[in-house]
Amino acid sequence: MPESRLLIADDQPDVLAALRLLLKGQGFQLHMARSPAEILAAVEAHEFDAVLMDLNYARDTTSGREGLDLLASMAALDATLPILVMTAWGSVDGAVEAIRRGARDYIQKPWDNARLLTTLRTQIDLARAVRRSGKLAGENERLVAGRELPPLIAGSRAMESVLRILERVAPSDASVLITGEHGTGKEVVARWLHAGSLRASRPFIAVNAGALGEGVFESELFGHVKGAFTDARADRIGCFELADGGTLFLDEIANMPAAQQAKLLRVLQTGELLRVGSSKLRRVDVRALAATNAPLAQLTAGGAFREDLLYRLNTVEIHLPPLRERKDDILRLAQHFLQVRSPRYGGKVVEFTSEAAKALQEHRWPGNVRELEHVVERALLLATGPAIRAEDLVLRPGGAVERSSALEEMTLDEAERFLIARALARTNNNVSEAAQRLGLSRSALYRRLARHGLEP
Ligand SMILES: Nc1ncnc2c1ncn2[C@@H]1O[C@H](COP(=O)(O)OP(=O)(O)OP(=O)(O)O)[C@@H](O)[C@H]1O
Repeated sequence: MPESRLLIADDQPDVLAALRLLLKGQGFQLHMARSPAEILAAVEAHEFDAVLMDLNYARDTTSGREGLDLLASMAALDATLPILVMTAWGSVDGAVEAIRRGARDYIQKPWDNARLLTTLRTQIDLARAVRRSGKLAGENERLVAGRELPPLIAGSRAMESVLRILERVAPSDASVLITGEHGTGKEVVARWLHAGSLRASRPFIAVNAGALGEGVFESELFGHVKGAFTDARADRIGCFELADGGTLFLDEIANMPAAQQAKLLRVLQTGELLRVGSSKLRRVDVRALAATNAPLAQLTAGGAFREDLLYRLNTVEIHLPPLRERKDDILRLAQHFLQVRSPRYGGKVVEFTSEAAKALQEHRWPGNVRELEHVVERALLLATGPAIRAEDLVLRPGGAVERSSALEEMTLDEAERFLIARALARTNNNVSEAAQRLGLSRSALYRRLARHGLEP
């Protein structure tokens, strides 16, 4: 592990001295700053893995304004730089405000040495993963054309080989078969493969190939012309043509019936298709990515999946290990989901207690990353203080948390808050649309938002 470059900033020399003593010999290369101006100059001149800074500087010692204003300037210089703020004991408001403005976490003075080190390391790991991801995306930035790439958090040993293959095969035109249990991130990986390819500026089209009934399969994938069947009132472009020049992600391929497999194979082999009801051959140039959570090798042995189609699809295979086999990533992912989701629930919850962290580590996660995402979101709702406690996680030994039963255990008030937050999340914070989904008027929704302390 290379040394982490850390900027520590405080206007009190004794604080800097104490930090230096603590961090020396812990794998950090330290830089110091004593004023906001020095902090900015340092961030401009060097690349850091993290900044640990006090919020109060001599000119304005109590409100923390100077430190707060600095956060925006620093984020403008480097949005991926993790900033941890130090606040005086009891001034949680300042810390919450700092986190709203982009700080990743906060440390209260006097600090607890062990917690400070863990917090720092977690944030540094997290930022490294994000930056590594960003690099891959950055290479294609001009081409990505504004499409937002979901974060791919992968700092564990078990994910190293995944990242390696991903970086290697993304730019090639190879078809990739992505395997792994439900919720392990197969679609995220598919999006990264696309973003890292020369096709990144072209469309990425995802289709659940295993869920298309006999009647719609062809029309969905290859399109149809007006009048092809009773409901075909207009021409329709299928997924293959939509993905022309880009990438087609075929999810759940193991569930495809034999007849559909044959049709898919033909188009993949020839690059030509017929819209339903048309006799005009159309050429498409599509990179196929496919995903399955079923052991395809066994299926082909049993005859349920065509071997020739499998060979077409799995020039390269990427296997995503279940979350229980990448325990090192559990907390990283949990912290990430906490950071992303917390603002929707008022932004007051900023960390996990150590018992909660332990419970997360020990759970078996049968629903993998998706389950973890749900558990964190639910815990955010149940948490009453700044930290998520073990009991807020409601982990059932071995079992996934069912959304419906989670609702059943809530009070009416909790359920209302949950459903409102959920509607906002699903509509990208569009209040009108969320109100409509909830069957409320806009003003009724605003009243409830205020009552529950939620922010759109
Ligand atoms: N490494 C990761 N970093 C961050 N978020 C992740 C990661 N892996 C998965 N997620 C998130 O977890 C959720 C499930 O991921 P995704 O849909 O890619 O899984 P999947 O394997 O395709 O699931 P399924 O088999 O059920 O279709 C998504 O919200 C995704 O953004």
